[in-house]
Amino acid sequence: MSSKPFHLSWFLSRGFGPKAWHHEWGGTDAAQARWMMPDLFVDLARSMERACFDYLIIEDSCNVPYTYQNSHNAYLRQAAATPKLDPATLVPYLAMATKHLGLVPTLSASEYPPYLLARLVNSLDHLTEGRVGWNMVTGSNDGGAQNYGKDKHVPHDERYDRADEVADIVTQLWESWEPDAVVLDRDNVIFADGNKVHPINYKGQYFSCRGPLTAPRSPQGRPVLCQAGGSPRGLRFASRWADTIIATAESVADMKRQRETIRATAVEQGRNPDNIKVLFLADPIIDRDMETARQRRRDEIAFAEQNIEFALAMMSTLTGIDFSQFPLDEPLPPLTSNGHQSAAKKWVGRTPREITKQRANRSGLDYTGTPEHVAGMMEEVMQEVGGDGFLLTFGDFSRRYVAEICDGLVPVLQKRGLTKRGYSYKTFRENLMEF
Ligand SMILES: Cc1cc2nc3c(=O)[nH]c(=O)nc-3n(C[C@H](O)[C@H](O)[C@H](O)COP(=O)(O)O)c2cc1C
Repeated sequence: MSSKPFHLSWFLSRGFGPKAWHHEWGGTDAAQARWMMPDLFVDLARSMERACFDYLIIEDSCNVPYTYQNSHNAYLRQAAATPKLDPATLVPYLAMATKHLGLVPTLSASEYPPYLLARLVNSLDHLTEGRVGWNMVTGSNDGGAQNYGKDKHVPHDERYDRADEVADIVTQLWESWEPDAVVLDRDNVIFADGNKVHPINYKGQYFSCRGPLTAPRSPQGRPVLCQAGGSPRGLRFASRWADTIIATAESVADMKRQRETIRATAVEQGRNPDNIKVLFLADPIIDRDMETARQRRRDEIAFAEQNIEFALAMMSTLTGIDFSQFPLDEPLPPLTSNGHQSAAKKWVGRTPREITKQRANRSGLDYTGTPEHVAGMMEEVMQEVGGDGFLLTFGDFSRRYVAEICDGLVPVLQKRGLTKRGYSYKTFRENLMEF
């Protein structure tokens, strides 16, 4: 039996920031000093389009963290979660370099007022002719909230209650102009028909908004909604709104369970589960033979162990818990997090050192080997899980890594009929929903 095709996307871990800056193949000093220029990301987007990826998602967080050791020093020393430029500013550069690739900036529902967010994404959807999405996150640590006038973050589940309202307002605003509201009748001097443009008059518990939006409905109408919610409340939010859910899993059984839970929750909310594409993080290491690839993975794990401060600092900012307080080789006690609750839950009972090793192999599944080996593994995993694809990631990717994936691994996936060889439709949403 031939395998069902699956989707490919790319998670730009640590957002619009420096990449591979102290790693081999990271480029010249001059190129590294110009990390805030779009060049590397433009090259990535072009390569992804050559390999027919569905979308690139640009991570974001909006503070210089200080959770680890109550200081921002480790974060700045390691370029861990900082510095970062605004992901929305990168989108037009990537759009100009490509024709089909979906582009998904992260915009926090806890930071953006809904009208501003709706307007920004609608503008980007017009500018990209229907290729934009919104990664609808809710934020993770108090430092972020403190940049927006609060002492601490809103409690975890309430953040999702607020985000429900944000999503409701944003999607209503996107549809506040009927598709044929713009008449452009030059003879009778009518630009738009006022009867086809509607205030939304939204009054919720947290927000109110009159509407309509300042601009016509964009090519997708509703740009693609993307979410990653691991906790029960996060999952409910994601299943209600998202067209694509990005997930982490540590085993094939876990992937299968998560996808089934998401699909069942979507059905409970009256949605067709086939309209939610669940993509799982994977960080392949590809080389010409198995041993060379395995050695690269061993080197990466050894480096992560030596440089354990990086992992501890990242874990701290994700959860709001200072991991410098725990001995490295003792199992972690029960943890209470107002940040990424699903991550904190997974770490309980493991030692910080074990978690660091595991994070060096982020997917939990070891996608290491030749292109044939890794493609075969991806095929087997997807057959077992049932869909819908992978979200490739490597926080310190270089142009070499991009070529290994896009020009090494993907041609093998395509030859096996597992991923697409072209884009059938004009918009990101249509291409994502094709299968
Ligand atoms: C693949 C992936 C990408 C994510 N990207 C971001 C991001 O860019 N910014 C952010 O604040 N949170 C990001 N998150 C965090 C989620 O939006 C969510 O807050 C987190 O998974 C915790 O949710 P939970 O508390 O419901 O488990 C990401 C999570 C995953 C799994």
